[in-house]
Amino acid sequence: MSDRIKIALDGRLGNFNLNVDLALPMRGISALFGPSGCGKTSILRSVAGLNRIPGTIQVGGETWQNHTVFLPTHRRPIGYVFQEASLFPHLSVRQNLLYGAKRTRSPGVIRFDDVAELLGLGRLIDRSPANLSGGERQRVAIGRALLSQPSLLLMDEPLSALDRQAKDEILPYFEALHTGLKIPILFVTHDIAEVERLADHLVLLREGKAVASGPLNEVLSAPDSPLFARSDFAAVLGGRVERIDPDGIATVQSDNMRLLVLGDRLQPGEPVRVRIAASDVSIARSRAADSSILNALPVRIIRIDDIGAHETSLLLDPGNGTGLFRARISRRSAMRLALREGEDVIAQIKSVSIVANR
Ligand SMILES: Nc1ncnc2c1ncn2[C@@H]1O[C@H](COP(=O)(O)OP(=O)(O)OP(=O)(O)O)[C@@H](O)[C@H]1O
Repeated sequence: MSDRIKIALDGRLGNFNLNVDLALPMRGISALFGPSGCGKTSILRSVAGLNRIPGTIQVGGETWQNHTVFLPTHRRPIGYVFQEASLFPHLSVRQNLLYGAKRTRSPGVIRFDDVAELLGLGRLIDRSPANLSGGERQRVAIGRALLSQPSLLLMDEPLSALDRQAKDEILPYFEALHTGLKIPILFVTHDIAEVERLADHLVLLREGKAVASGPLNEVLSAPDSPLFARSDFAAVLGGRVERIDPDGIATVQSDNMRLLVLGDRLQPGEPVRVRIAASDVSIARSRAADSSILNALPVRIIRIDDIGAHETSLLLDPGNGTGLFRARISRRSAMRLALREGEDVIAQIKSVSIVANR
């Protein structure tokens, strides 16, 4: 059985041309990211069988669409979660969840109690949707989608209708879904913070085409990534907490570097995801003996890109070509230090944050 989701589409929707050939993993969260109108929703709707664009769609070795086959939506084992949860107002949370379970003919691998626990629904189970917050309603909608026993969960901007606080509340449940369930998720978003926190695999879309597709940091920090010019650009690396010192500083081992972070709420051995914002990284020719900066790492400059007239982005390699991150410095600083590609320098990282525990 194939361990891939293949989405190869080439055709038009009105005046819009969609032309993608994606191979996505059958596990974890794959984010479809790009500006409004680039085709994110059109891809999701095609996977659901709601758009009919010529091409091939295969999920885990099963063909949902090719030149002879086109499974109707009700025969595709998907769960679909939209921006706004559309729950049945006259049914309780439990009945809404069970509605998802009733609609499936496949044997239940995903159990009601597990879903309720994973999404923290126990306390809400007898309530009416009218008495739930936006984030709670969205959790119920996800639970309902899961109980239909999908092989693939499609989520179209499921967080965008929530305010900051509701988003912060619901994000840990998404992380729990990620670790607690084996179902792959296709996740549409135009919020880079959601990508940093949730995505394992990232597809960058522009005008109906995929400009990059791959593991999260490989795409974020690819030398030709179009993202580096963003003022909020950050690298996101997987790591593991090695130890926590009595003063609260944790050592995180990531790829080939050790990073020091504030370790509140971390446990030794725990997997984490760390974020290094390019604007928090500065460059020195030698290690400063009298600096407050905890993370000063030897790196090689592998690429220098100008951003506008006054700033420069440096792509930095801390070792053997993995765990790349960037520094964003002024053009004046780059000139003063006479920085060149291929040179070894010290990267001073003012702050490293933990974006997710996994
Ligand atoms: N059924 C359709 N008929 C004609 N044009 C369509 C159809 N569906 C989508 N489009 C057009 O295709 C383009 C891509 O739309 P899509 O909704 O996939 O973008 P998106 O990346 O999801 O955008 P957003 O982030 O704003 O939701 C848009 O220009 C849209 O108007």
